[in-house]
Amino acid sequence: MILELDCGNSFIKWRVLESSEASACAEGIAGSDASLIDSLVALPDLLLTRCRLVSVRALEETDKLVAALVDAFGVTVSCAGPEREMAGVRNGYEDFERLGLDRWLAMLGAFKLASGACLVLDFGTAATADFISSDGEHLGGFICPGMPLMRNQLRTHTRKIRYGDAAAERALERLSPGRTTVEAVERGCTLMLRGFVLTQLELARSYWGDDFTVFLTGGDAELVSDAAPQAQLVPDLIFVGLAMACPLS
Ligand SMILES: Nc1ncnc2c1ncn2[C@@H]1O[C@H](COP(=O)(O)OP(=O)(O)O)[C@@H](O)[C@H]1O
Ligand SMILES: CC(C)(COP(=O)(O)O)[C@@H](O)C(=O)NCCC(=O)O
Ligand SMILES: [K+]
Repeated sequence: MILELDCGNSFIKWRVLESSEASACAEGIAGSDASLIDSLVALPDLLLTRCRLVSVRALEETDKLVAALVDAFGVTVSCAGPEREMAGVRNGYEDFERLGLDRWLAMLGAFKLASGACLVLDFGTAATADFISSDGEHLGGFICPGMPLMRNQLRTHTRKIRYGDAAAERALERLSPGRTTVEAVERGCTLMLRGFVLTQLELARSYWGDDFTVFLTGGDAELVSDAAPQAQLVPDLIFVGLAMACPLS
């Protein structure tokens, strides 16, 4: 069995595959290394042989997680690393090693699925956009605060914006102007992200007309999907790229 991990700034997304070609037989989201290991240990009949992961965390943090996995399961762990070029996609950063590895893998996955120009939008801790032309050239991208960062900045830097998770979830049932603080903030931040989506779509259209595929991924992708009805919602896009970057043969 293969363990796949996508270590973002907020959460570790994980899944277990029977083999490289199979679909996931278990999956989840963990808030810490310890809770990841607890969830895995709780799986019946888990027999991990390999693990591949991508991390945007600090090297020491990633190393600590790898050591914990080796310790708990005795697996060999391969980590996706930066590349100038792979699977027909050319990294467009001036310094290719600085491009976030989650963005890179999502791009590899998107270009494979689209076989043409694509716009990749990822809504995690940060919101990111990346542009890949039909010949695989990465034109670059944009990074801005995602939903968790926007709401936390408001909570941290104001005196009177305080509310709980349950109220936040209820507030997003509609997007009409808010009549409570929680509604005003949650809906306001959601509209900011939708505005981001619309701007990226406009730019993509200016490059490629209508001849491009839009991919939405990340934990908050569904919040913005109305703004891009033509987009493909692919929650596991990073895992598609991870399998390409870390083949297990
Ligand atoms: N089932 C879920 N568990 C945890 N977070 C979720 C879930 N569904 C949506 N989210 C939201 O996804 C966001 C985090 O997205 P994610 O892609 O995991 O970020 P990152 O890769 O930066 O860790 C948070 O705003 C969180 O509220
Ligand atoms: C932009 C990101 C913070 C997004 O991380 P995430 O929201 O997925 O946790 C991450 O891809 C990153 O740390 N990138 C390095 C900087 C860059 O891509 O330019
Ligand atoms: K991510």
